[in-house]
Amino acid sequence: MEATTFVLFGATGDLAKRKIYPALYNLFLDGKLPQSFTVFGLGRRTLTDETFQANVEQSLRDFSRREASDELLIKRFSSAFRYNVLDIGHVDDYEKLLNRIEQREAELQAAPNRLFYLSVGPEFFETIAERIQQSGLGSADGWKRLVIEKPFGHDLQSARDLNEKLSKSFAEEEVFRIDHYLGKPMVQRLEALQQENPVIQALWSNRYIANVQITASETVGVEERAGYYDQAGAVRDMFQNHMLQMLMVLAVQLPHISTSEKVRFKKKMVMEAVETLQKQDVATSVVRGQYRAGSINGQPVVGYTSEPGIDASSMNDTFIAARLQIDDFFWRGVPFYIRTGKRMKEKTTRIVIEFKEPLQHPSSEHKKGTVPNLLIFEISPNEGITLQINTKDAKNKGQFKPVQIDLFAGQEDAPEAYENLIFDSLHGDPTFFAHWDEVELAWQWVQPVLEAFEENLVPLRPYEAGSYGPAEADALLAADGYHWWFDTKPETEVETQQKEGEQYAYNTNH
Ligand SMILES: NC(=O)C1=CN([C@@H]2O[C@H](COP(=O)(O)OP(=O)(O)OC[C@H]3O[C@@H](n4cnc5c(N)ncnc54)[C@H](OP(=O)(O)O)[C@@H]3O)[C@@H](O)[C@H]2O)C=CC1
Ligand SMILES: O=C1O[C@H](COP(=O)(O)O)[C@@H](O)[C@H](O)[C@H]1O
Repeated sequence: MEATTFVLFGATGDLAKRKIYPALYNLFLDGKLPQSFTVFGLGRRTLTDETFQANVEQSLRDFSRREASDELLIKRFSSAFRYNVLDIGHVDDYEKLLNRIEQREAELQAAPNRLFYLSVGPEFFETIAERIQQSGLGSADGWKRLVIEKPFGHDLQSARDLNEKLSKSFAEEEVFRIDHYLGKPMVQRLEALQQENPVIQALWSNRYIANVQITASETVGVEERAGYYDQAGAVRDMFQNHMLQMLMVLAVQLPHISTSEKVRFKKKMVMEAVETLQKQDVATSVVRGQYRAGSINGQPVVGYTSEPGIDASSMNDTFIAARLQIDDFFWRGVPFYIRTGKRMKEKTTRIVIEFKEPLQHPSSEHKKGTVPNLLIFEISPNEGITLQINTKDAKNKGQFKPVQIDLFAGQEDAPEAYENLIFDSLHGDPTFFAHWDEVELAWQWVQPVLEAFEENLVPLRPYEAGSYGPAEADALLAADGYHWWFDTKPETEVETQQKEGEQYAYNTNH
């Protein structure tokens, strides 16, 4: 792999400590870092290289998914780290940084390939990109890349403005917009699954699929991020990026051999085909919710407006559910239901594909007990792929019952999203980063929703903490004759299966 200088803005921050250093360490353990590799950590705090290295080492002990007890290995890893004081607003600091980087590259006789990772607040993105260019940091002979964290804009216009400014210093192919859901192994697997398996490919359209349900539910509340979250809400925090990215990845139709350009082009086509909503119609397809007091895992929790830092009159959304339609040859007529929220009953990211029931006939008594075939992708925190089909019940002649077959049970020691994404950015592979076209189209879809929320055209529905969200989110599906799987599954079926000790007890096991 080519020599790389990894320049990390926000090196003293939370994301660096919890995700970036552990990810780099795991890549190092797997031999996936370049031979010639230096990290320049940046922040306003004054730290020596040694103190910085000690902080990095501590973050591995605290947050690495692998045991970080081999002191020799840890030291070898941290010896690649240097620290530079840099205030984002100070032009001189960039020049000093450039000197130091050039010295180090000369010492290692390394090509000046520089990856700039912006792990700082979005208000700094433009300034940093501009200063990188002005200072000469970005005009060496090697390649340069800009890895940028979310949020990418606050609405359609601010996202366009930001992109225009970044594009003055970095070309689109040099910009790697992180959406950590695209780094999750199961999301990455989704693409390959469809591309490499004719059975799945054959089923992947409105001919066989009745509806698709994408859920990302969290048990945590606003945590310590009131300032950010109360301005963002679930719609900006999760829906515009992670949820719409999962929709694109799931619905994309890829030829057998696909380049990264092809994947991103086809994802763009999906997003272009998603039917847009008019502001006044948003309420018919979107449910907005906010959690009230309740209990999570048996512990009482306060409602959103009683959380520290949140105004008692806040109308912010902590839950959103929506029905989307993709108007193209493959998906016309298949509703995609998406929901995400905080303080829900379980922490899970899951996609359920419900198949049509062409053989079902209301009068066929012997079909009693059948339920739709389902294909279930558990994305995180557990991983798995399960197929639900109907079989005959040996004990009850004439009755059918559903069984679930585990097609894939997750991989032990699977890399974390940040490992996958940092590895790809070091290689210059943009497949699992959000292209500007996708980001812009996602904001375009979301914009009328933001406006409808702002103007209170969509009622704010309360839901109890520890529930699956407001009842109106169930009504969204019920209106089409469906229900959410795995929270409204008929109790009796589950109970019966559990009694028989069969593997059907999906909710309990996953
Ligand atoms: N934390 C997380 O889990 C996630 C974070 N993100 C995104 O990642 C980014 C960073 O988040 P996070 O690490 O949580 O933020 P923190 O507030 O923990 O860290 C901010 C970092 O920015 C640096 N910084 C702030 N102001 C300046 C300045 N004027 N000049 C130089 N450096 C400055 C701080 O260093 P110092 O104080 O030393 O100057 C610190 O290292 C944000 O865009 C966030 O949205 C995205 C997903 C998850
Ligand atoms: O980007 C974000 O994602 C997390 C949820 O990520 P996950 O990998 O744990 O599913 C969410 O808590 C946070 O609010 C949001 O900013």
